[in-house]
Amino acid sequence: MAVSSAPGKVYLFGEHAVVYGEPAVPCAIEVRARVGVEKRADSKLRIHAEDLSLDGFTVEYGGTADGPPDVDVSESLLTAAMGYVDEAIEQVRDVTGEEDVGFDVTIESEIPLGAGLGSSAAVVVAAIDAGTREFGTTLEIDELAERAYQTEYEVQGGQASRADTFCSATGGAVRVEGDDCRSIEAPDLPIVIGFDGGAGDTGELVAGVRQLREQYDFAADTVDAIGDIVRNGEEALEEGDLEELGRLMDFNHGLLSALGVSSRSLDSMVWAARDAGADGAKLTGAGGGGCIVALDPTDETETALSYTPGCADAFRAELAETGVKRLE
Ligand SMILES: Nc1ncnc2c1ncn2[C@@H]1O[C@H](COP(=O)(O)OP(=O)(O)O)[C@@H](O)[C@H]1O
Ligand SMILES: C[C@@](O)(CCOP(=O)(O)O)CC(=O)O
Ligand SMILES: [Mg+2]
Repeated sequence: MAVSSAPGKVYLFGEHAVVYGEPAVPCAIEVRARVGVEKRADSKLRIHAEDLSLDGFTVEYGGTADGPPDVDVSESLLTAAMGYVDEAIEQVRDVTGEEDVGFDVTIESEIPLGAGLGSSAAVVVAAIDAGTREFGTTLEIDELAERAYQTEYEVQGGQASRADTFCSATGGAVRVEGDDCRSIEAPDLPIVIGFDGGAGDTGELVAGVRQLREQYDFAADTVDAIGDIVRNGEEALEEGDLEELGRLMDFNHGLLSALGVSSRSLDSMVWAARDAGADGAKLTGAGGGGCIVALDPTDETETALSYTPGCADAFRAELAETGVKRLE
């Protein structure tokens, strides 16, 4: 069996606009998904997802062509467990040429699902890495990131950027603009996360922004304006200017709200952080529900969030210097 882990991330700037070629700056954080892959004697795919329901569950089936497997969990959980993992396994087959081999895949993750912390990218990066290593092939990080991107692109119906997957594969802070992906220097940022306990549907939210952008000039201008904020943000990051970074994150959140991807609980958490004296706060990832990211070197924001109605969890996150980790 081969086991790999990969980190989640927050977007300091640029989600959604990155889908249309604007730059974005995500930053990997120390919450990880760990995926074990072992080849089987038969051609079945068995997915054991520890964290998809209270006690986790296991599905075993002959592949998507077989139709949905017969297990006692909701269809949305099943689709959730299978979509990204199925596609990641396709990538493993493509790399190794092993068309007919079955796999046991075990997923354990500390990353809340659909909450903007990049659980999908982390699961896909770790699954492709472990799956290929199970056959003795260790992919270069760039190829791993590219294949993980292809996986997200397929599952999200042709709408994805390289930001999440590149960040999860390489770790640290990265800058992504179209297919230009690079690591950048970042100071040790005082990142605080607020989580409303909910989730958003990435595919649906991305489709909503696309439609708005086609229908209204203001929305196309908003996407361009997010690009400007990201460019300013890169300068502030280089200078280690926390106050300016925070101000720009506030602007970025306002523009994401204008594009319709915030929510009442995300807005409440953003305002609680600002009121507590955070340098800035914004939603992270696709939105609709899930997490906000704030910058605050003091304990005030974390404390304020823990008393905010609608906030289910508040915690400090460390930058993950390392992306994929090859564990076994
Ligand atoms: N622990 C896990 N086990 C299996 N699949 C997972 C796990 N974590 C995430 N996923 C997959 O990723 C999807 C969530 O991805 P997405 O909507 O992009 O949100 P995010 O990447 O922000 O968490 C889940 O619906 C599921 O398909
Ligand atoms: C909205 C988007 O920019 C980021 C989505 O991030 P997440 O899956 O919600 O963590 C989509 C993408 O870049 O593929
Ligand atoms: Mg995702």
